[in-house]
Amino acid sequence: MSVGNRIFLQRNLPDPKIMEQFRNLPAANVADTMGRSCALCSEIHLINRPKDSIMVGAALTVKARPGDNLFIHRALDLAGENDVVVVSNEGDRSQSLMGEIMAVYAEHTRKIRGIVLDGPIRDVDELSKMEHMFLYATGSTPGGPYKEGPGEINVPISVGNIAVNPGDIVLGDADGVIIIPRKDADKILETAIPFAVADAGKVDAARTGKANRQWVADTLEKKGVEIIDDVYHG
Ligand SMILES: O=C([O-])CC(=O)C(=O)O
Repeated sequence: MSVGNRIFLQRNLPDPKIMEQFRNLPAANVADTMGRSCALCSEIHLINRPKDSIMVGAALTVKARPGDNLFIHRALDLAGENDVVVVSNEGDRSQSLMGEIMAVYAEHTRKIRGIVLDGPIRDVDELSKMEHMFLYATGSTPGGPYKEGPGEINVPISVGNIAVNPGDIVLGDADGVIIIPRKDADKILETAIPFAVADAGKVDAARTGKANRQWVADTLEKKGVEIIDDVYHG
């Protein structure tokens, strides 16, 4: 077996019924129920404004050689409408990993739900107009990718400081992307649904003047913060 240079065609996939239920949950709400430690770094941001507001799919992982997209090209041939292709690129920002040809193929021929790149893209003007597929990337550069490999598909990777396993649930919206471990997804859902309802209630209270702010004073007091009713004398 060629570790570092191999493609697994199979993944353990999440339960479609569980995936479906994440479709109405903002990523921020779910992240708050996961210890707030499941979100990819903020550099990886949404490039376009798809018609849907929430992306949910099963991770098809790609471990790309930095600045090289040979294995990403292959991943696009393997992914489908319930998949999000998630690409690790070891932090390289020098070469774009994808442009209009690949993105149009992914969106229109393969109907892939989303692509999350730990690196830049090119043809950003066109890609930002895509309506169906979600595209996350770190920025843009005209410099194109190499096509040499090596690389891996459907192995555990690290993207934006977060571990991603093939078949994990990838949840994204305008805020960014979180990774929901496949095996914990049902438990996370149980907590996230009532959390989202409570959060919506807090927004409503904030709008209608009914917000309860007592917790701020209570927390500051608990932390021993000195409250001084005077100006700062420098
Ligand atoms: O060179 C590549 O493989 C990427 C590219 O520019 C495109 O997809 O348009």
